[in-house]
Formats: sequence, structure tokens, C-alpha cells
Amino acid sequence: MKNRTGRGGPAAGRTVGDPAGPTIGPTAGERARNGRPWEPGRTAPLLEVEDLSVVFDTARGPVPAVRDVSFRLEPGEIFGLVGESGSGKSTVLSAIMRLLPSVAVTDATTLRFRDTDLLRLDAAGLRSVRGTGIGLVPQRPMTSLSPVTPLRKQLRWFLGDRDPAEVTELLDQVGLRAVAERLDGYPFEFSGGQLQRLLIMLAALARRPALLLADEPTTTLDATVQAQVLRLLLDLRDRLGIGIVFVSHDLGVIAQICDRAGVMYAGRLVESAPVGALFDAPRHPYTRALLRALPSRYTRGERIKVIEGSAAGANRIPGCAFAPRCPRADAVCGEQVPALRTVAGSLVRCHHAEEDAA
Ligand SMILES: Nc1ncnc2c1ncn2[C@@H]1O[C@H](COP(=O)(O)OP(=O)(O)OP(=O)(O)O)[C@@H](O)[C@H]1O
Repeated sequence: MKNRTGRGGPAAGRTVGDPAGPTIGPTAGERARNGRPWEPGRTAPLLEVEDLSVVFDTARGPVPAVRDVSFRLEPGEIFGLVGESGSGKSTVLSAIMRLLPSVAVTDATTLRFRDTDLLRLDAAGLRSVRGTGIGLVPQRPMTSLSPVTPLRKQLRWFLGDRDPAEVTELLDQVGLRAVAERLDGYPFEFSGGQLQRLLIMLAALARRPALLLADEPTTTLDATVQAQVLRLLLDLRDRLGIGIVFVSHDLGVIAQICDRAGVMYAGRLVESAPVGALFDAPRHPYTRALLRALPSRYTRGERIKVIEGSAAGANRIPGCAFAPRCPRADAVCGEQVPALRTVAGSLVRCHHAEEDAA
């Protein structure tokens, strides 16, 4: 039976980038071979999401933003969520954090962090899980901090009255030792990369959560700074064993940092697989189309194959939401929502997945 929050309950966009982007270190497969302690299936899950659905009750009618999304994360694992703008990635993170507005109705068979049923938490339970159990790294550092308050004061809001040496040590761990001297400055006096490191420090180090939710944390950064921030997240995962759900519209970033990833389309996870399989043997027509649209796959002057059509309104049509844009679509696709099935180790939501894999 599904659990629900929302009205009356206890709590109530972009295109895809380029995997040839800045290289930040070994790939997920290389890290696995280098003997990292984490191995899939060996430990109890850190996060279990089963049949998660979120509907926004708006004046223009219900918006089914997330539909039957399931995935699990183990300690020390990085799971990526990738998809076009509006596909529901951020809503999944907000549902896990229980940060959705009261117009959102959340349903799930399971939404569990370690042994805690997140859907049943009261306000006090939520306060204790947020920050200490689950940390959130937001998308835009500049808008997540107060522009009119010196950083030192804002750090005190998050960290309390900590020993200055301890604050310097925390800053040091995210490569911000130099910033310790300038904490009386305002956010605009720091670069986007410095502020993002600061927010990662607050989310991941200040209270040592076991799970980090990162919502496009490198979107606003240039390629070099983006690589530094990604390397920092990998380093924190390797040192502290933090599990990370990493949201991005950029397949290149997903390829660099994630162990496994799920591709979202119109609120549904249409494919979920280890990153190597996702890139080498994509099983869903949408994943294949995303990969075909990557600029790195083309030589100069060659015409990039864009995905024709638009995802607008796709979460309201019957059958497979991708059918109107899919070269494989037939009558069944227009009528029936495909079930999630396992094809050669990948989870795929496509009526034709088995035939295409044969
Ligand atoms: N507060 C809200 N009220 C109504 N609809 C909302 C609300 N928040 C999100 N939505 C809708 O839910 C759907 C999913 O939005 P969401 O922000 O989760 O997508 P996303 O994949 O994270 O997009 P982006 O990459 O642009 O952040 C969209 O159709 C969006 O318009």
C-alpha cells in the first residue's frame, strides 16, 4: 500500500551536455576496479525510493510531476538523475527532503532513509533528519545565501558558535583555507565556485550526513571550476563514504561522477543502469536520442541530430510519454504505459526494449 503526504498530510529547465567535458579523475568503472570499499548489493540501502509519485494541485489542474519513480542507493554510491528541464528531477529531491509545498501530494510505496520512513516523520523528526542525516547542495549558490549578510554571520547560523580553528579546518577540507581570512565579506565578493564549495562544506561536512542530495550543483559554474567541484564531491564520497543523489541535465557530468544513473522523461524513470551500460548500450529510445544529440559525437560542420518535438504536455498523454517523438513507437506505445523491465542488467520502460536488445 502506498503512503501519502500533501494537502491534509503531515507535511505537506535545459538540454544535455557533453561527456567530453573536463576530466576530473578516474571514471566510475575505474574507481570500482581500484578497490573502493563500496560494492553494489553488499550493504543495506541508504535510501530506498519505491513508486514515488508527486502531483502538484494547481489552478490549471493537477500536474503529475513525478510518476512511479523507483531507485535505491547504497552507502558510498553516487546515483545520477538526468533528464530535460521539467522532467521531475528536482521534485524527486524535494520529495526525499520533504520540502515540497503544500500543493504537492506525494505518494510512495517506500520512501526510506536507512530505517526511517520519511513519509511518516513529524516536524521534529524531519528537523533531525535534515542536515544531520541528509544534506542538500542547492543549484545556485548565490541565491541560497543572504546577499546582505557577511559570510561569517551566515556560517554561524549553520554551524553555531564553533571554535574558529574548527571552522578553518572545515574550510580547509573543501580547499577554502584562503577564504577563512575574508569571512567578513559578503557573498558577491566571492566567486561562484568558492560559494558552491562553501555550501558543499555546510551540507556535507558541518554535520556529517550519510546522504547528500546535490541539485545540479555545477550548472552555474564554468568548466574548470565545475571540474574542481565534482572532484571535491568524489573526494568526500571516497573519504567519508557519503551516498550522493546527483541531479544534472548534463550527461557528461553524469558520466564523470556517477556509479549508476537514471534517465527521467515526463516524470518517469525510463532507464536506470550502471553508467558504463547506460553510455555503451543505451536501451531506451530516449536515452539513445540523448546520446546521439551530444556535440562530442560530431565532427566540425556535421549536423547534430536533435530530438524532434517537445516534452511539453507529455506527462498528460496516455501510453508511453515519449511515443510522439519516438521512431520505434507503434499503436501499443500510444495506448499502454510500458512496465519497467530488466533488459541485460538495465531497467527500461519501453515496449520494444527486448526486441531492440536482441
Ligand atoms: N511548485 C510547483 N507548482 C506546480 N508545478 C510545479 C511546481 N514545482 C515544479 N512543478 C512542475 O513539476 C514538473 C517537474 O519540475 P522539476 O523542477 O522537478 O523538473 P526538473 O527536471 O528538475 O527541471 P529543471 O532541470 O528545470 O530544474 C514541471 O512540469 C514543473 O513545472
